[in-house]
Amino acid sequence: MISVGIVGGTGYTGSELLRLLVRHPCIALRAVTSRAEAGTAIAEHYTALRGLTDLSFSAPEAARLAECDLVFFATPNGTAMQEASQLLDSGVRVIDLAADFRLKDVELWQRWYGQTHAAPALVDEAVYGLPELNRRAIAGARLVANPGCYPTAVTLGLLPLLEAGVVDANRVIADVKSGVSGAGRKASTALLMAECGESFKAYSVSGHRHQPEIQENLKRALGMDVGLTFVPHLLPMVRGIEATLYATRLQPDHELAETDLTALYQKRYQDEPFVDVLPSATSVETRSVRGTNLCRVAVTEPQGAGVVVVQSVIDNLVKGAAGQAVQNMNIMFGWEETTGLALSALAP
Ligand SMILES: NC(=O)C1=CN([C@@H]2O[C@H](COP(=O)(O)OP(=O)(O)OC[C@H]3O[C@@H](n4cnc5c(N)ncnc54)[C@H](OP(=O)(O)O)[C@@H]3O)[C@@H](O)[C@H]2O)C=CC1
Ligand SMILES: CC(=O)N[C@@H](CCC(=O)OP(=O)(O)O)C(=O)O
Repeated sequence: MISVGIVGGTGYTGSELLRLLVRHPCIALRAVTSRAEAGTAIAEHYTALRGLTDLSFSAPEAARLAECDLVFFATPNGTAMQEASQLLDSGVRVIDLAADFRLKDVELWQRWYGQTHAAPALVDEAVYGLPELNRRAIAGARLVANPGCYPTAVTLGLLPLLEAGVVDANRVIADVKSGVSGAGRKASTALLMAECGESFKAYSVSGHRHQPEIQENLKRALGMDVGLTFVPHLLPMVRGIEATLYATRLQPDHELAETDLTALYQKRYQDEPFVDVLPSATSVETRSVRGTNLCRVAVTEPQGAGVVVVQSVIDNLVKGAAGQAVQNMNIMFGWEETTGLALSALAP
C-alpha cells in the first residue's frame, strides 16, 4: 500500500482521479489539495463520494505532500514545474496531468505555453506517459508527463498506420472534437451553456499547443517528422473526444484491403488492455467510452479511394487524463496495469 497525494482535487481531472482512487486497492489517499476548499470534507463537496473517503481538502503544503510516495498534479500548466524538484528530492514520485514536462524542447514549450520553464533540468528525465508508446520507460520513472487529451486520441489513432508505413506521413489531417470539460472547471464566458450550447465551432485553427506534442509523439515512434494538420473543435457535450483522422495511401492500388487495415490495428494493439479495435464499418461513439479508460478505434478506406479514415474516441477525463494517470501509476509501481480501471461505460 502506498500513500498518494492529489494537488488540485476540485478540478475536473482531480475529481476524476478521486473517483478512481477511492476504490484502488493498492493506495491510500493522504492529501488532496484545494486552496479554495481547504478544510471542506471531500464527501461534502462531492456527494457522490459520500461513504468512500473521510478526508478533507487541505492547502497544498509541501511538507504534507512530501510524506506521500506519489503525488498527482491535476493543476493548471506551470504549477507542477514549481514543486516537482523538491518532491523528487524527498523521494516522492510525480505524475503531472498538465503539460509542464510533455515537450522535450524547452524553447518550443515556452513559446506554446507563454511562460518561462521553472525546471528545465527535469525535462530530460521526465517520461512521456503514453503506455502504448513508452511502457518500459514509464516503469522506471520518477517523473511522468501524462499526455494531453487530444494527443492521446490522435496518437493512438495514427500509430499503427504510420508505423506500418502505408500512408503518406507528410500529410496527415486530424479533425478532432472535444466536450467542454476539456477546458477545465474554471469559469469562462465562452463555456457558458448559452454560448456553446446548440452550437459547434473549430478553434485555434491557426495553431494549438497540442500540435507539437502530437508531432513529438509520432517522431518518437517513427524516428521521422510527420506533417500534421490538427484542428480542434468544441462540441456542446460534457465528456468525450472524437478524432477523425485522414491519411493518403502511399500506393492506392495496393492489395491491402480494409480488413487488412483492421488486422493491422488489431495486431498493433493485441496486448493493449485499453485500446479496442472495432470492425471497419463501425461508427465509433464517444458514449461507448464515457467514464472508461478505453480508446476505441476503427479504420476504413471509403470507396477504396486511397484515403484512409480512422475514428478514435476517448473520454478526455479518463484515458485523456485521470485514467491514464492511474494506468501510469500501476506501471510505475509494478501492479497489474488494469488495477482500479475495470470501468463500464456510462451509456446512454
Ligand atoms: N480537462 C481535461 O479534459 C484535461 C485536462 N488536462 C490538464 O490537467 C490539468 C488540470 O485540468 P482540469 O482538472 O481540467 O483543471 P481545473 O481548472 O478543472 O482544476 C484545476 C485544479 O487545480 C487547483 N489549482 C489551480 N491553481 C493552482 C495552484 N497554483 N496551485 C495548486 N493548485 C491549483 C484548483 O483548485 P484551487 O484553485 O482551489 O487550489 C483545481 O482543483 C490542466 O493542466 C489541464 O490542462 C489534461 C488532459 C485533459
Ligand atoms: C475543449 C478544450 O478547451 N480543450 C482544451 C484542452 C486542454 C488540455 O487539457 O490541454 P493541456 O493539458 O495541454 O493544457 C484546450 O483546447 O485548451
